[in-house]
This record gives sequence, structure tokens and C-alpha cells, in this order.
Amino acid sequence: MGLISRFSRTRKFINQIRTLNSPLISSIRSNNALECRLRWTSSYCSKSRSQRDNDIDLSQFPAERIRNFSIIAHVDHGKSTLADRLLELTHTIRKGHGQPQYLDKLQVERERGITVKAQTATMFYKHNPHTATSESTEDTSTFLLNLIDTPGHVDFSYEVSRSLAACQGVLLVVDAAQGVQAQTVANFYLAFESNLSIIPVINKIDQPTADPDRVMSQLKSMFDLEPKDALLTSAKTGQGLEQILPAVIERIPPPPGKFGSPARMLLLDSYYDEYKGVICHVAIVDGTLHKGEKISSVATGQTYEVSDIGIMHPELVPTGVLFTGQVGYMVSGMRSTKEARIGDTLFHARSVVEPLPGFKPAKHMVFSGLYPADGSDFEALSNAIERLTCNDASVCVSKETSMALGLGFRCGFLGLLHMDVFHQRLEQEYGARIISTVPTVPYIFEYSDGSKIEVQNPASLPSDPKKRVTACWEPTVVATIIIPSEYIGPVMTLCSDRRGVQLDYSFIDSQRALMKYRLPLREMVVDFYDQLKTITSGYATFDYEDSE
Ligand SMILES: Nc1nc2c(ncn2[C@@H]2O[C@H](COP(=O)(O)OP(=O)(O)OP(=O)(O)O)[C@@H](O)[C@H]2O)c(=O)[nH]1
Repeated sequence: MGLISRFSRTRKFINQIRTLNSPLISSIRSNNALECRLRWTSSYCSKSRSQRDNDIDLSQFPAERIRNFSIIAHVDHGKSTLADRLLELTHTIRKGHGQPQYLDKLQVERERGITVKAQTATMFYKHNPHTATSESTEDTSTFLLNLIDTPGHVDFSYEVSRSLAACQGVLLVVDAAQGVQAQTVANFYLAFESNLSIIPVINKIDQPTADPDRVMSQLKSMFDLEPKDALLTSAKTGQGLEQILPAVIERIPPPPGKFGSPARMLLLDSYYDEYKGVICHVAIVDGTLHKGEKISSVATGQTYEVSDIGIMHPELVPTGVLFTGQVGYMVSGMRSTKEARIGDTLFHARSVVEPLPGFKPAKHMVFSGLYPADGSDFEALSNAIERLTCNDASVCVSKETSMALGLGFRCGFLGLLHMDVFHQRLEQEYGARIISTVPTVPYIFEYSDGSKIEVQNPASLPSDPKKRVTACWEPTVVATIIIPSEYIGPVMTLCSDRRGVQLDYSFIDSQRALMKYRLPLREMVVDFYDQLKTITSGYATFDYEDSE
């Protein structure tokens, strides 16, 4: 379904919700919250804390017995289903746990069947190097595997690049019938540029239209990945899944790092939990971190005491310690997620360490105004936005006022789907009732005196009779489009109608073409994706990145 039509469908849904009366909304909201709380508490309380602390001895897992890997793919090629099967295979979750796409925890992810937030799960797996299959043989060693399930949609590629920083390898999942698609290309290059080991997995081989040989030759011609290295699987029927974890262990290197050095870790993600406060996901690059120790932040210079530390197995399981190469969570008395800056280096207080490279800041592509549906609800909306941005730090927020709508906020998003998901989460998780303005893209204006200004909202362009606007720049993106060859003509016409400039044009096999265009972002924000899907009968796939 087109991005924009998904958007308009949700708007319709939002309008329907607005017509519900507020006591009903608040009762739904409190029931949801209660249900989540009960689910969490029952799994958490099923064992006592000390029992769980003692259950898992992480000192058994030196770096050589750890593998950190991510699952990357185009939208809907089966990442989350595959992640489920691997969690079942390693007994991390029960088979038939009655909750498909286990790691897609948000309500919006379940309703839309998409992943928007990367999730990590630690698994333990007995591997026999001689048989390359596992379990119950004598010469086995147990490995600790950290699996990171990532979103497929272009708007959330920021989540993918962050996840890859904690990994040494990836499973590149490709649908056996659809073959390589636009986000397969984008994700492959993210992994390739990070020097990660890439294991191609051709999934959905159970489909009648599956053609693994064609996909293998696409992988060879586009990415130089050898056909013999591809694993053929069906996450639906379970076929071929037994080869995956042995391949992860044998083909992905263990995490590097210095065991004896002071603790140094990368802050991968953070979110706010009502009971525990700020929970940070960290990758321990060097050294060991125990509960009770003090850590400092390179970004803020603040020092904190670690009050809880452990792994996601797949829920939070305290272990009291994390060693070099391990990925887990840490609670340290940070009061808000603003203190937990994603990409920050945390280290043993009073030690001297080299900061880790961190991440590029998220780039906001579209902006929109958010106003309370009822003007008197401004405070409630303000609270809801503040709480949600604690769990989605990639949104930027500033206050603004509109003549018609009163006091509100201008928010920057990574793309239209991200904006839509943020709106939906505000309504579903925080019961906010909002009116949002038409999305805009940021323009840069230059004045006759040489000064420049970035304007996200046309209404806020200052008019100063003493200064003349001499130049104006609009943001552009580089779009990658993959289409069956019969649609090349109409797609070229669409792109040139939208002021696109062709940058590349090639064939990925006898039936499919790959085109690259530089396009003004504004053209895409309107209805480009819907048009593209319409003129290609839904066969086009599309990805874009900022062209600067
Ligand atoms: N026939 C078949 N269907 C599959 C297989 N694996 C996954 N699916 C289905 O494909 C659809 C998408 O699967 P997901 O696991 O949600 O895909 P995803 O890549 O995680 O999707 P995003 O998170 O949105 O990027 C679901 O309806 C799955 O049931 C498979 O091996 N065979």
C-alpha cells in the first residue's frame, strides 16, 4: 500500500477516534497500560530476582563465544518472522507463543505489521563445529548470540545504521520471489561500508513463485555475493533454518575489544520505563561493567552509579555484570533520555578512554505542526510529546503559535511514515487528540546582506523591507527505484515531471531495472510514492537518502 494512502487511511482512523468520547478513550488507554504492566510484571515476577541473577553466568562467554548480528532486509521480506523462529529454535521464547513477530512490541508495529524500532534479543545456542548442526552432541560449546531485528522501511534506516554499530555481521534476507529490492540495496551498502560479514539468506522459498536461482544471480551481479554462500530458508515452514545459527557462528567474527582495559561502551538506544527510569541499551566495547560501579558520559561529563545491568533475553534479565563484546541494558539513575545521548561513549568513572566514533545525528526530512484538537489541552499534548520523545529521540520539537490553531508544536521527522507513526503513537499510547498541519520540507533562504535562514514553516519566513531574498535552496534526495523493465518509460516520465535528474540506470537482471534520480524532497512529500506504485501496478520499490 502506498505511503500516502497509508497516511490518509490513518488520518481517517484518527478522525474516527476523535469522535469517540473521551471517557471511553481514557478507559481504553488505562486498560492497555494495565495489560502491558500485568504482562511485564507476570513474566518478570515468575522468578525471583536473585534466582535470575544467578541463572546466567556471563563470565562463561569470552568474546570468542559471542556473536553480534543483525537481520536486515527490504520491507516484508520476513526479518521479524525469521527472528521469531531463531528465538524459538534457541528456546528463548516458547514455540507457538501465540504472538507472531515477538520483537515487534509496539501496538503500532503490530497493527501495521511493520518494525519501527530495532530490538535486541540475547540467545544461547549449543554449536557443534563438526556437524555444523547443534544440540545434544558431545563436542558442543554454548555461544551467546545477540540478534538485532531492524526496521525495513526507508524512514527508519537510522535505526538500522545504529544497530549495525553493535554488530560484526548481518543476515541479508531477500524474498525468494521478489528478489533484490530498493531497501535490500540500501541495507547492503550500510553493512558493506561498516565492513560487516554478510550472510545472504533467501527466504520464503515455500512460495509457488519462488525463484532462488534468479535471486542468487542478482546477489552475485549486484553485490558480488557468491551463490554458494546463500542460505535457502522458509521462516514460515521452518525449512533450512537449522543452517542459520551455525553459519552465524562460523562466518561472523567475534566482537573485538580489550578485556583487561577500563570499561568503555557505546550507548545504542534508550527509553523511559515508568518503573525503572531511563533504560540504556549498550554494547560493551572494552572491559567489564558491574552493578554498583560508577560510569561517566563523554557527551555530558555526568557520572552515574549503575543500579541494574543485564541482558535482553528477550525481556530484561539482570545479570549483575556485562563483559567485553556483550550487548545488554543498564540502568543508572539518568533522569531523562536527554541525558542518555544515543551514540555517546560511557566509561568507567575516573579512567581515561578514547571516545568511540558515535553516530551521525538524525536528519529531519519533513516538518509538521501539531496542535491540540481542543485548545485547552495544550498542557496534555505537551506532556504526551515529551514522554513520547523519551522513547523516540529522533523527533525534534519546538513550540509554535498559529493564528487559527493557537499554541502548538513544530516537529521534525525522518520521513512521512515516521510522522504518521508518531501521530498514531501519540493518540494510542498517550490518548492525545491532535490536529496536524500539512507536512513541509525545510528551505534555506539567502538575503542581500549574505545572511541565511532555514525555514520549516512558510508562515515563519520573516519579511524585512530592508533585506531582499537573493537565493533559495530546496532539499533534494537521491532516490533508488527498482522496477520490472516494462515500466521504465512511465517511471522516467514521472521522475522528469517531478523535476528529477537521472543519475544512474542499469539492469539488475534480464527483467528488472535499477534507476537513480536526484529529486526535490518537496515533490516526494506530496504523492510521488503513490504515483510510482500506481503506474507500476505496485511493482516498484523505492528508497531515498539525503543528497548532501
Ligand atoms: N510464505 C512465506 N511467508 C513468509 C515467510 N516469512 C515471512 N512471511 C510472511 O511475510 C510477511 C512479512 O513478514 P515480516 O516478518 O513481518 O517481515 P519484515 O521484513 O519483518 O517486515 P518489516 O518489519 O515491515 O520490514 C508476513 O505476513 C509473514 O507471515 C516465509 O518464509 N514464507
